[in-house]
Amino acid sequence: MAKVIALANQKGGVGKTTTAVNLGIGLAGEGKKVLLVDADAQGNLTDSLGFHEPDNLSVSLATMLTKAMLEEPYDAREGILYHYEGVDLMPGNIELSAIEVSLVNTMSRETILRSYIDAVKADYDYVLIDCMPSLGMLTINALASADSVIIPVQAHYLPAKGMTQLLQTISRVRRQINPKLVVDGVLLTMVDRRTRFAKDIFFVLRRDYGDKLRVFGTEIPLSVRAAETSAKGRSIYVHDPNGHAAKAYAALTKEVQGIGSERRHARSHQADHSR
Ligand SMILES: Nc1ncnc2c1ncn2[C@@H]1O[C@H](COP(=O)(O)OP(=O)(O)OP(=O)(O)O)[C@@H](O)[C@H]1O
Ligand SMILES: [Mg+2]
Repeated sequence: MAKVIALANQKGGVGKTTTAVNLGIGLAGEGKKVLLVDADAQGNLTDSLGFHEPDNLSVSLATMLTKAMLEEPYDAREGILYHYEGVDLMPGNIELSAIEVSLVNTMSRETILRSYIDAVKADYDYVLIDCMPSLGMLTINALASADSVIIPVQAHYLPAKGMTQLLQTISRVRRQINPKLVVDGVLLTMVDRRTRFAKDIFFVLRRDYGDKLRVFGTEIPLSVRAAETSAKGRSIYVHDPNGHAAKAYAALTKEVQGIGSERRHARSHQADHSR
C-alpha cells in the first residue's frame, strides 16, 4: 500500500511543484511505483510534466472528485497519464477551483479526495499530492488523505505566521479527521550558498517549533537549471543530470525513503520496551 505524502505550504512559489516532480521521478528511478496528483487549480504540476491543455485533459482530478462527491461508481484509474520518466500523473486544472467551492456544501467534504486516493493507492508505493498555495478545502482534503506532509520553505524568507498557521491546520486535521498524519519535515529550497539565510531559517525553526519539527538534512540549492525544467516537461535528472539540483533531489529521494524505515525502527524499539 502506498505511502501518501502531501507537499503543502500556503505560501506560493516555495518549490512544492518542483519537489513533487523531482522527488516523484527520483522515487521512480529507485524502482518505486509513483502517482503524482495535481491538486492545484493552476495545474502547474501537469504543465511541468509536459501535459498541456486541452490535449490530454478530458478527464482530470476535478472529474474524479465530482464523481466521488456524487457517490457515483467510477473507474478510479481513468484519466491517469504516464510520463516517460516513469511516473503516473492524475492531472489537475482550473476546474478544481469550482470543486473547491462545491466542496464547502458537500457531505464528508474533508474526505472526498481521500476516497479517490484510497481507490488508487493499492497500485503504488508512493502517492505525492501537490497542493495549491492556500489552506482551503482542497488542501484540507490533501492533508486528510495523507500519511505525511513535506513542507517546502523558500530559504530567503523567514517563515513567520504562515508556518504556525500551517502547523495548526495540520494538528487540527490530525485531531479531527486523520490521526495518522505526521510532518516528515521542512525542506529548505532555493538555498543560496553565498548567503547565511538557510542557517538563519534553520535556527528560527528550531527556536520557534523545537526539535519536534524535523528539518530535512538535504537542502535544495537555488538553481536556474531547476527553474528551467518546468518549461521543458522533464525532471532535473534529465535536464541537468550532473548539476547541484539533481544531486540534491537524489539525496532528498534517499532521505524520504529512509523516513519509513526510521519510523518502523522506532516503533519496533518501542514494542521491544513494552514487552
Ligand atoms: N531550486 C530552485 N532554484 C531556482 N528556482 C526554482 C527552484 N525550484 C523551483 N524554482 C522556481 O521557482 C518558482 C516556484 O516554484 P514551484 O512552482 O515549484 O513552487 P510552488 O510552491 O509549487 O508554487 P505555487 O505555490 O504557485 O504552487 C518556479 O518558477 C520554479 O521554476
Ligand atoms: Mg505549485
